[in-house]
Order: sequence, then C-alpha cells, then structure tokens
Amino acid sequence: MIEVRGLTRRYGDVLAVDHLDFTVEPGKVTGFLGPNGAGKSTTMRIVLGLDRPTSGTALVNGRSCAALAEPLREVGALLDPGSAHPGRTGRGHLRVAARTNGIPPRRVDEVVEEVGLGRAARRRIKGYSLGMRQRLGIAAALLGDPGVLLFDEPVNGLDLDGVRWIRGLLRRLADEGRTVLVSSHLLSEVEQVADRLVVIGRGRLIADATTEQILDGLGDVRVRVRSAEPDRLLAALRERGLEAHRVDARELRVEGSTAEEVGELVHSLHIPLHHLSEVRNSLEDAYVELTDSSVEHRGGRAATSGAAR
Ligand SMILES: Nc1ncnc2c1ncn2[C@@H]1O[C@H](COP(=O)(O)OP(=O)(O)OP(=O)(O)O)[C@@H](O)[C@H]1O
Repeated sequence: MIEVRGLTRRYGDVLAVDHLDFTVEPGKVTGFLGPNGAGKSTTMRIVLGLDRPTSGTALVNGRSCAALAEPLREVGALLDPGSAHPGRTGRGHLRVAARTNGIPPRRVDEVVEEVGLGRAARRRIKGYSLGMRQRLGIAAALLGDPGVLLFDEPVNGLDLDGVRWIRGLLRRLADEGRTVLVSSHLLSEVEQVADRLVVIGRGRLIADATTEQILDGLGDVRVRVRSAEPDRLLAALRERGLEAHRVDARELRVEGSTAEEVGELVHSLHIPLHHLSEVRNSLEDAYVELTDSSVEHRGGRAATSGAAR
C-alpha cells in the first residue's frame, strides 16, 4: 500500500506538489493522471525516497522508502528507462542491481524471461531500442519480486504490441495482489487497465475514485432519439423544459435527460420509435473537463472542490 498525506514539494518558486492526499491499494491498478508538469514524477520520486518532501509524508507499507535497507524487495519502479549504463549489457545491469539488493543471481534469468528480453539481454544497452530499454527497466523493477510497483509513463513511445504487453503485465501484477501505480498524461493509455484513477493538476488532487465513478460523476447523459414524428416530439420535449435539438431529419438529441424519461414521453404521445440510446462523455472528455478546471481555477484551492471523489 502507498499512503500519501499532505504531501508538498516546492522547488524555489514552483509548487510542484501541493498538499496531496491519496492512498494506493493492493490488488488494483491505480492510474496516476495529470497533464505535463502536474507533479506526477515528483510524487513518485518522493514515494521512492529519491527526493524529499517540503512537508507531508509518503509511506510504502507504513514506512518511508528512504529507510529501507533493500528497497528493491519492497518496491520496484520504472522511472527513467534511459538511466541504465549504456556500456553494460542488459543482464550485467540487472546483475549489479541484484547484488546490491541481496537478490540471488538466478532471479536475473527469471525477469529477463518474464519481460521477453531474450537474447538481447546479452547485448550492450547502447544498442537497445526504446521498447527494449523499457522492458529492461521493467525487469529491474520486478527483480526483488516487490509487493509495490510504480511505473512512470511506461507506454511512452511503445508500439501497439508493447502497449498491450504492458497492460497485460499491470493487470497480472495487480491480480497477484500487488499495489500498482501507473502514471500517464494520457487517459487513453490507462483507462482500459486502471481500476482506480488519481487525477492531479498543478500539484493538487482533482479526483480520486474508481474509473467508473469518475465517468459517472462527470458530464450529463445525452439521449439520442429517432422517431417517425421528430417535430412533434421536439415540441413536447421543449414543453417539458428539456433542452432538445435536431441532429438530422429524424434524429433528436436531448441534454441532461435519460432514455427512460424520453422513452416514456414518446410512448405517451403514441409516436412510433425507431431508436433510443444514452450517450455519455468518453473518459477522455471527462479527463479534459477535470484537468481544464484545475487550470481555470489556478488562483485558489477551489480547484479541488468539484472533484469526483
Ligand atoms: N528538480 C526540480 N527542480 C525544479 N523544478 C522541478 C524539479 N522537478 C520538477 N520540477 C517542476 O515541478 C513541476 C512538476 O514536475 P513533474 O515532473 O513532477 O510533473 P509530471 O506530472 O511528472 O510531468 P510530465 O508528465 O511532464 O512528466 C514542473 O513545473 C517541473 O518543472
């Protein structure tokens, strides 16, 4: 479990993280979302004990990471896949990490296998593609078989196969009961795999809820209705005070209503119905709505008040 409480990090004039509170639970994939510069990497570095908070705490399984003697056994992370020494082989890089963390060398073979590096593990890292570096970084994160895993933008620059592979891996790690936090600035990259979303903007918490709750809490439902008598239906909808408009010769769009309400009205008017459905905002729309509002309210702490919690 990861517990972030009142976390604040200031770099000179820049307030990178601003009184952040959230918990990342085991057995779930938690998406950590926010636009560029929102404070995701800073938060992750503090959780990992690689940076110090100005105030507040970030605990992994109840303890500060900086206090752990062999951190890789408790928490694994993919932060910057370009950080491995280019002159080493992939295997050599993993061996060094294993040795310094008291991990048996045979575990290196297991993680090389697990991430599908194969024979590339014997080649020097400087010849690796971005996808191979990413796999190597993930192998290093998995080395200590940790219960807590953090991935900072893991699908950055990967092709579709790589993205699918990472999604499958995240799911499996969570299903094994591990705590999985995965950051992205693109909702579309994590919406399919994240059970929960922690959304931040300008260092502040915007939303912390299940992916479903965030979707449900945002944006009105719109109803599409096609009928034999669109003009009559449009008039009746407006008479009821509903915001309705024509989409084409047969279709109407009704804002802020439900299929049930519109369906009952159509029935009461004895109008033949051809189509009736509810349209929700896509999660991407919801996310833009969420993060936009954090920018709009940049002056005050009111930005968090509209959060879907
Ligand atoms: N070491 C540092 N010194 C000064 N400012 C920093 C430092 N690290 C981060 N910042 C600033 O803190 C803010 C948050 O940065 P951070 O990298 O945590 O955001 P992020 O959400 O991870 O963004 P991205 O998606 O672009 O990686 C930014 O304004 C950044 O410029």
